[in-house]
This record gives sequence, C-alpha cells and structure tokens, in this order.
Amino acid sequence: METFKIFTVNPGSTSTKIALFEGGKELFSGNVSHDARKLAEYATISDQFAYRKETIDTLLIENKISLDQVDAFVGRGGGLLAMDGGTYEIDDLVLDHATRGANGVQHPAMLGPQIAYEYAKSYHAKAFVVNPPDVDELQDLARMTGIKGVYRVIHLHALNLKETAIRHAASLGRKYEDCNFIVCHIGGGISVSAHRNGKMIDGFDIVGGEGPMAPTRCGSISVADLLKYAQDKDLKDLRSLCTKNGGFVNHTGISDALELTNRAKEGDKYAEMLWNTMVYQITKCIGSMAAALHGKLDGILLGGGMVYNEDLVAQIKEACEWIAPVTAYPGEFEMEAMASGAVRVLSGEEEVKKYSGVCNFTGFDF
Ligand SMILES: Nc1ncnc2c1ncn2[C@@H]1O[C@H](COP(=O)(O)OP(=O)(O)O)[C@@H](O)[C@H]1O
Ligand SMILES: CCCC(=O)OP(=O)(O)O
Repeated sequence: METFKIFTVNPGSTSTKIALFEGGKELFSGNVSHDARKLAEYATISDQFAYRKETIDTLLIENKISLDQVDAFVGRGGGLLAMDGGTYEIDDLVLDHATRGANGVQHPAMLGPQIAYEYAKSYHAKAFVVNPPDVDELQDLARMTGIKGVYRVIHLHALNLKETAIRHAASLGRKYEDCNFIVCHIGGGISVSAHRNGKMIDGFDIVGGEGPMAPTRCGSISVADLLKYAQDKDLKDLRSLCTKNGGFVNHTGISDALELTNRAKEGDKYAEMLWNTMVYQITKCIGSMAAALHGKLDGILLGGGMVYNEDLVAQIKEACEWIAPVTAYPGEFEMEAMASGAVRVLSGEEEVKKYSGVCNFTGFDF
C-alpha cells in the first residue's frame, strides 16, 4: 500500500499546532504558543497569516524538518459557507472565502487553508481542508424556527466530532455510515451533536449562542432575558459573549476550566456552581440529541480537553448512561483527522470534494 506524507496545520486562538505524518504515523508535531498581545496587533485574523507562517517555518528549521516529498498540506478550515462533511480541495474560491471569512464568522481556523495553500504552492503538492467547522448537515426538521425566514445553521467542532465517531465505529467493527451516535467536544467551546448514518443531522450553533454554557461561551439564553440585558450594550460585545467572553470568562474572568475546577476543589462555591451548571446543561443537550435520534443510538462519545476530568465523565455517565453507553476520548484527534481525511482521498477510498461557494441550505420554497 502506498504511504502518503501529509503536513497538517491547526491554528487556534492562542496557538498554532502542526504535525507531519507518513504512512499514518506521526513523524513530528509542534505547538507554537502565541503571545496574546502580539496577536492583538493584527486588525483581522487573516492579517496574522505572515506572522503565523513565519513561526511555523522557524519551528521546522529549528527541528530540521523538511517538507520535501509531502503529498498534501491540510489546514483546519473556517470562514466557509455551509457545506457537507468531507475532504475538500483548497482552490482559489476556498482561499478567497477563508481569507475574508465569507460566512461572517471570524475564527483562527480560517488561517488553516491559507497556510496549507501557501505551502502546497511552494512544494507542488495538493492542499485540502477536512471537515471544517462550517460543516452543516442538519436534517430539514432541524432548520425551521418560530420566526419566518430565520433558519437554523450550525458551526461546531466537526473535525473532531466526525473523527471520534469514525474511530468509535471502527472499534465496534462497523462503519461510521452504519451507526448513530451523540458526539460531544468539551473544550473551550462545547459541541453536542447527533450523527445518523454518517451525517451530523442536528447539533448546536456554538458561535451563535446555542448549546451549553462553556468556558468561553454563554450558551442558550431566553430571548426576552437577552433583550433586557442588551438594552445598554454594544452589539459587538453581545456577539463576543457567544464566542469569546461568555460562560466562565463572563462570570470569573478565567477561561481555563482546570483553574475553575481547582478553585471549586478549594471550596469556591461560585466556581462549583458554574461547573455543575455547565455539566447539567451538557447532559440536557445530550438528552435532546437522543430524542432527535429517536433513542436509536450506538453510543455517546465525549472528546475535548475537559474530558481529562474524570468527575465530568462520571457526572455525564450518571445522567445519560440510561440513553446509551458513554465512551470518553479525552483530548482531540484533530491533527490525525486532517491527515486521515487527506489519505482517504489520495488513496481513492473517498472522492475529493469541490467547494461550491454556495450554502448547502438556502431556505425552503414555502
Ligand atoms: N483535568 C481537567 N479538568 C478540567 N478541565 C481540563 C482538564 N484538562 C484540561 N482541561 C481544560 O480543557 C480546556 C481545553 O480543551 P481543548 O479541547 O484543548 O480546548 P479547545 O477546544 O478550546 O481547543 C481548557 O479549559 C482546560 O483547562
Ligand atoms: C467554530 C467552531 C469551532 C470552535 O469553536 O473551536 P474552538 O472551541 O477551538 O474555538
């Protein structure tokens, strides 16, 4: 079997992760932490391109890593219009939409395709995005709202959610397309999603204020309460409650969940209440996804950094294991997921997709 060499780039809010794989094995990985003050010098996320790429180049030189013979460069996507899951070729349209954030969401992941494309040009290799946060496979029933013309769209950790589901299905000796799962990513932002036969048919828009409260996100709130709260507030500040400054940050100023749990352990009742509320809201969201799947599911899968916390897993098991078996996958498979997505198309196992530049859902005809 042919072995492919794949370089993956995952730009996050405070760091850029890179990894080089060959034949499915990780040859090198690195994580460059960025000074928040340095990033704040740039007016837009895309303005950070040259700085972030330079830090990757430096890391590669320091570690004597050559990118010669790389078959494909993969970047975590972002800024793209709603699309089905899969591996997409990075062409001029993907590049343009990722650079300007065509979907109106500014997230560091949008630098992924920009950096991958630049390397691919230099090394005459292929460039891909795999299951970017813009993957939206909602079933029709999940689209309609009680306001005419307002439809639900979602953004969540599609890359890790789908990879976790693919791996768990394999552990059961089955294919993702033949299983139903509820898959959660529990990190700085929290995704809870329902997967039916390989499609993410429902979930919560975690950049739009849906879902559970998270370390950096406010989660779902009554519209009336929000309108009252918003009376003397700036729209931009309100938006950032959905993505950056809500949740633990809003209550305590800290986004690090580990620090919050340490405070709770030391007897801080406010920290304990926030933690328990977050877990309670996650379990309620899991319950609603169980109903979306009519209770027919093969497992509840938990990923993300907070899943290292055994109490969190125990609390979710206690509340939800009556629905289906709960399996914890602490951390994430994002780098591996990007490499696997590229290998699937390079080996011909899966067809590479072309980004249409048009939302995969544009409304109903009635
Ligand atoms: N043992 C732990 N208990 C509670 N939180 C933890 C633990 N280990 C890591 N975390 C938290 O996980 C979060 C990071 O999760 P991660 O999935 O890496 O985030 P992101 O999705 O934002 O990249 C941080 O808030 C960190 O404090
Ligand atoms: C845009 C959805 C992905 C996301 O929110 O990632 P982070 O939690 O890592 O910011």
